[in-house]
Amino acid sequence: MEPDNLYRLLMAPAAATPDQPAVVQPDEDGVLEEISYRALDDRIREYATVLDGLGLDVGDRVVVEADTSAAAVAMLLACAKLGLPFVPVSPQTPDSRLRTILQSVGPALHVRADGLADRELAEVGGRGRFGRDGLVVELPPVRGPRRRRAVLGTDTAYIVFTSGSTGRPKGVVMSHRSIVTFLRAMRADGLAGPGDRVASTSPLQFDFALFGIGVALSSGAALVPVRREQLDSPRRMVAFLREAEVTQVHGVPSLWRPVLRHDPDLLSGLTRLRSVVFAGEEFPLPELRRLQETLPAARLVNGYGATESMAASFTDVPNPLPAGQDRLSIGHAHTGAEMTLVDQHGAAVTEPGQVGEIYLRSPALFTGYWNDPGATAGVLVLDPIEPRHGQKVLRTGDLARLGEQGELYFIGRADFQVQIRGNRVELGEIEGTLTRLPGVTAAAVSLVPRLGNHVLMAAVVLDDPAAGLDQAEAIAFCAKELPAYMVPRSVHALSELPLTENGKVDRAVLNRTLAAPR
Ligand SMILES: Nc1ncnc2c1ncn2[C@@H]1O[C@H](COS(=O)(=O)NC(=O)C[C@H](N)c2cccc(Br)c2)[C@@H](O)[C@H]1O
Repeated sequence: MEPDNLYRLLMAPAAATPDQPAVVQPDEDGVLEEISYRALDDRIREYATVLDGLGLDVGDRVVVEADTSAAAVAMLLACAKLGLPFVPVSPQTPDSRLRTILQSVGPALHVRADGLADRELAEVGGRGRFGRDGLVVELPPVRGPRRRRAVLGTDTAYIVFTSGSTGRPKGVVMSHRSIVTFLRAMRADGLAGPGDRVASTSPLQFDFALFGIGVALSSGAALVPVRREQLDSPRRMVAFLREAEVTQVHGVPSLWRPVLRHDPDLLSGLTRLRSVVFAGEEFPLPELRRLQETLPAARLVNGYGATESMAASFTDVPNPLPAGQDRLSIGHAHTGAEMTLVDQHGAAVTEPGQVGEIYLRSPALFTGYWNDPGATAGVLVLDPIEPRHGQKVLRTGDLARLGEQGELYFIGRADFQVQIRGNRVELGEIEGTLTRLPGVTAAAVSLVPRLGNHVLMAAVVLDDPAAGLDQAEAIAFCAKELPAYMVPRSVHALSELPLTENGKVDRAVLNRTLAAPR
């Protein structure tokens, strides 16, 4: 029995269905081409031969700078085959952040996809370029002693750096065994299957992109990478999804905002689209309802989870979404995992309606944060309910409410819980209320420091920007729906919410925008 390995799992279809498409993408002339599992495996072996010749040791890191593409997938899996942990970064990553990652991870090699603009970077390890004509090593890595030959399931498959929303970025270390166990659970849950064409829209440094690669290839489906420039215009995005005959789209909620606001009817042209998987943050309900209306035949799946376990649960959105429902269910954990709620006294939450922090029990948890045992100890903790087993569970930092059948409803980040005049305030609850205001399509609330105090300030995105926002009416609406201490001091209409590189609301930029004098 061979040890778990991401390369072996994802290239299993190359043996069974070698001529099936593994990746569908435009060629250099923009014409859609299908790269078969056999062709992809050949590319992987070609890259692996060059990597092997460099004398790298199992565990030596390779930073892979690329957008998602057949070549990038081949590079990731060539590294996985040789037991070289890959560290995916996007070409859009600013030099400063890339420098931080390179300093932290000390890669043996930094390889960049062909065609990327040069960067001003100090030499850190070897350097190479890869693409259609193979892997070209521009600066060979320093050769160290080759201690190890066997790649074990517990060896590191990849290290993904979080956006470091709270302080400096942390490297999430994921083993082959964890990611393989997780992807086998996805296959058991039938998220995708042979014949599916799975569109991936997230940057490669976001594990949502690795999720798309893993789910597509471990299911014998085809991966359809969607380039950033195709996402900027609703028309281009829909035209591409249609031409590539995509059956499943993966993306953060903000992916859908432009087409829902400017051209929702375009979506009716996606006759092959059977499912949409969204993850990363809450999907504003008015937009989710509109997506449901425009894609009536599609299964909408709310994917919840953190990079530290890749994901935790996949829950179908009820169709239609009940009018009164103001929170989306994140259901139950995926096959082989379990989410439990723990209250602030460390006791299990068993009463429906009660809120607790989500703890995840799973065989697919991450190994730890790269070179940061302190941060690791804060999230891989003894099961608070029964610590005597010594089993480590993931403390997610997320709060959820227990439903009647044990399903969970996401409430928010525990560190987004703010205290206002001694009351616990859920920013997400205020945002949910604001999205119920007619004409509002999305909302984000911040606690902004003001004159030595803190005030609640809200930003909303309007359906029709020209309609303008009646601030007094918005505040009055909140005053009717919320306790006084949760009513925002001001509500500002923005043309769009600031987003992070991964497409989530950028809370730091939002704070600065709202705090700036009007
Ligand atoms: N569906 C939700 N509703 C609400 N809040 C969500 C949801 N999904 C996340 N989050 C939040 O994002 C945090 C985590 O951020 S993360 O580490 O960058 N990972 C991610 O965002 C993506 C995550 N790895 C992932 C990747 C692939 C598939 C799936 Br399915 C999920 C969670 O702890 C939550 O706070």
